[in-house]
Amino acid sequence: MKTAIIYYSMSGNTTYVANILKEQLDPEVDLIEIKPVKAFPDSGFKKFLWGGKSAVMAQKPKLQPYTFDEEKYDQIIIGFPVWASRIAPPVRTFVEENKSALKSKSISAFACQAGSGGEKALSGLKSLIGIEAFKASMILIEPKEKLSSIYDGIIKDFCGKVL
Ligand SMILES: Cc1cc2nc3c(=O)[nH]c(=O)nc-3n(C[C@H](O)[C@H](O)[C@H](O)COP(=O)(O)O)c2cc1C
Repeated sequence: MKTAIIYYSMSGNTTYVANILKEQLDPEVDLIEIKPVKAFPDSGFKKFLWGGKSAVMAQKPKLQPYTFDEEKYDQIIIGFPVWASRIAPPVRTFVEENKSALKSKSISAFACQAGSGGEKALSGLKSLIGIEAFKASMILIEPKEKLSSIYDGIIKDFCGKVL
């Protein structure tokens, strides 16, 4: 089964998990990182204000060109940081741009967060795509900063459901 991991990451946590998943699932898995044309501020006061406002307003920032050859994949894993208990806006853009393709695939998702909001964000992502359930889902708290062994079990379980 050919899989793509599509993700956005501002400060590296989601990238970190995407790479672990690629390693554990199959090195043939494609990693597709999406990035907004105009980067969100990633430090200081503006970081939370601008990103949070954009997430609450359900904005869809324009993305840098990416390659997503939908025909190639049977299943998709979407990874994102939780912003204001929602999906980070670049993921919203990607989903809106590829909704019909995504609806026909098996979808899994993971969220990185600092504390809470992941469940709400995952549920919002399901509604946005228009699916009843994810094949697998997981929420991780600042995984890049933790000893990776803390998440061994949850990641193994996620990979087991995806495969
Ligand atoms: C604009 C903004 C809003 C955030 N909102 C939340 C939130 O509602 N709940 C939470 O637990 N963490 C929140 N965070 C923290 C991130 O979800 C967390 O640091 C995540 O691991 C970052 O992933 P990344 O390193 O891939 O960007 C927010 C971060 C930013 C920048």
